[in-house]
Amino acid sequence: MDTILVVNAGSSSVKFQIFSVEGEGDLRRQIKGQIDGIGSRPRLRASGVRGVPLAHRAYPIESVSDVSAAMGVASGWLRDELRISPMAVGHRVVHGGPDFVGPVLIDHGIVAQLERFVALAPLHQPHNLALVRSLLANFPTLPQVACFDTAFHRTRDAVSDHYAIPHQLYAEGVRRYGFHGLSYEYVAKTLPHVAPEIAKGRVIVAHLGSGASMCALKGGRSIESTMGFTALDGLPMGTRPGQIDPGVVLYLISEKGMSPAKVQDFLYRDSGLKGLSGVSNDMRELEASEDPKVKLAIDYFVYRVGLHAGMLAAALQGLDAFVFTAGIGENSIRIRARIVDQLRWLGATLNPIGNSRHMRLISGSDSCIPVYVIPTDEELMIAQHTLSLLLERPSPGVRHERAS
Ligand SMILES: Nc1ncnc2c1ncn2[C@@H]1O[C@H](COP(=O)(O)OP(=O)(O)O)[C@@H](O)[C@H]1O
Ligand SMILES: CC(=O)OP(=O)(O)O
Ligand SMILES: [Mg+2]
Repeated sequence: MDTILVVNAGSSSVKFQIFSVEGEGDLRRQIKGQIDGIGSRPRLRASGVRGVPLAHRAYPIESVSDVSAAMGVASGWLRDELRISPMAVGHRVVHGGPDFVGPVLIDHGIVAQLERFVALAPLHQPHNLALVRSLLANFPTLPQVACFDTAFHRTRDAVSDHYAIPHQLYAEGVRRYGFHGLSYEYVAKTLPHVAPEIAKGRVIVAHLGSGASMCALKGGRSIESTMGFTALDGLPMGTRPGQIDPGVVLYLISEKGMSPAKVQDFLYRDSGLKGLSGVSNDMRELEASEDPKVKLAIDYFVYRVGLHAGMLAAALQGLDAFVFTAGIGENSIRIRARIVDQLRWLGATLNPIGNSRHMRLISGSDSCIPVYVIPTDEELMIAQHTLSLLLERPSPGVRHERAS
């Protein structure tokens, strides 16, 4: 059976899926798995066709202390226990810079070009490329495809992707990129199946995970999003602060004597929900805590999501729907309820029962805007792009019936 392996290294998780290629090039999901809770409670969970459990293992935090260790555990399990040998591998590569506007077949030259963006995505790009290099070395004939978080946002207008700095820097690539593009692409391609009446309208998608951002879709196209030059900007996240006055960075360097490397670590690993709560980066642990600092961290998260939703509604000049996705967006009943409450000025109301049951539509019958929960599937997007590139054909829309 021809299979495609897809690897998605996030900031607190490593997700992987294996798809078989059937018939005229249809994808059928065979295995779906992830190691999540990296840095808090590492767990490997995997299931087979029709959700049959294949693995559910907890690991000591010290044995899966970072994404690199998690990738080692996941690839070891796939290689040694499942003995998979895919015909191709699709990778999520977080930063494609100004030049990569779509999926690309990887070779050493592409890797060298992508190395240039490690400094712009230090939490992700090194792990994305480490696996690529390892496979290039050990399986030089194995086709590998890079699919970029940034590509989906490359359709935006100039006014949306500039900073107010001299053009020379823009020309060098200092611009607002936007991330989670594979997730937003999946949601944009899913909306015609889920909510055809608003699929081409003005939609805000909230990808709330350990990495968190929001995107304004108009006609299924990204016109604005909260992350920028790097995945530090915008919303507060598990370990990242989101939008922060650059004067704070200057203060840390000039008044606190921190080196650029220390500041980078501080902003990528020790800020956000973790920094503000002093307890955890993981919303599950925060929701279980009574600590007053945790309450502030959650209040701050909800408040800033509401503020950025207002900004994106302004970019859209109105709003036809709001969509939750990713770890917190798909799973946290309380956070969704609090964020919908922040959108009441837009006429949004919640159906508490639908929310508590994680239904697809969670807004009230009197809501001016429908509020959806659409589980994302970055890995399916990557598999489709990978197959399309291998077959040299345009990437299709999301076909739900095939990927079981
Ligand atoms: N049941 C849940 N309730 C609340 N938050 C959850 C739940 N499950 C996952 N999360 C949150 O989702 C985050 C992971 O989001 P996800 O998008 O899967 O990962 P990543 O950001 O690493 O790509 C976790 O850090 C956790 O805070
Ligand atoms: C770009 C980003 O923050 O990705 P993730 O949410 O997977 O950490
Ligand atoms: Mg992610």
